Amino acid sequence: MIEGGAEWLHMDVMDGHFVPNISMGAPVLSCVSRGVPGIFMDCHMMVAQPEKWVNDIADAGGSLYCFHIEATSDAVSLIRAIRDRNMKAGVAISPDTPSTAITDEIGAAADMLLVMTVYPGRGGQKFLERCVPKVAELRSRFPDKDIEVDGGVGPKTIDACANAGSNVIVAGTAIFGAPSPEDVIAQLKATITTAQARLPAA
Ligand SMILES: O=C(CO)[C@@H](O)[C@H](O)COP(=O)(O)O
Repeated sequence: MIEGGAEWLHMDVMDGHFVPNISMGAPVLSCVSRGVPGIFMDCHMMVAQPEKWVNDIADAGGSLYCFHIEATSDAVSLIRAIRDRNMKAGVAISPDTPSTAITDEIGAAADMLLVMTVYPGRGGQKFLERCVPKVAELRSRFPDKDIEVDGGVGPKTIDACANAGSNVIVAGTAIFGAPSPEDVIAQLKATITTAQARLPAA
């Protein structure tokens, strides 16, 4: 995990593009940042024009700005703009986008690559197994990058993600719907740690 444990928080930022009438943005992030000083906010930008929000998210305390490659025509310039605001840069792909959309140039410039295993929008969707080979393909091209998987990840699907080379897991329903969230977190972490130890050194 990038920053480890409860210090790291995945925030879904939305402008109504993926899920009509639902938006969450910088004001919420500012509250979290003030309430939990030092928290690492991994901001998943499910927005139509990711270029528009870099300054707002940086000012709100965002630590990592992860945009969808489908939503921009110049990913490398956007990564530069994110870095200029002292945030890490992430690049996300939706289920129907091939991993090759993340070119060697884009992948090398980014800090984190996010493979969505559900359609961007709502929690509680079914894990799309067919997206897993994209994780393996990205891991083979980018051995030293953080590779995040998001959507439908839990005790039943973590093995596939971990074995494909993901080292950053987003889990909502599996944790918040569990009788013992701590146990689920511990299991997900242990599975990733074990699989990472098996990977050849980057
Ligand atoms: O961004 C998304 C969905 O768009 C995810 O962050 C989900 O919200 C994770 O929830 P679960 O799939 O784990 O319930």
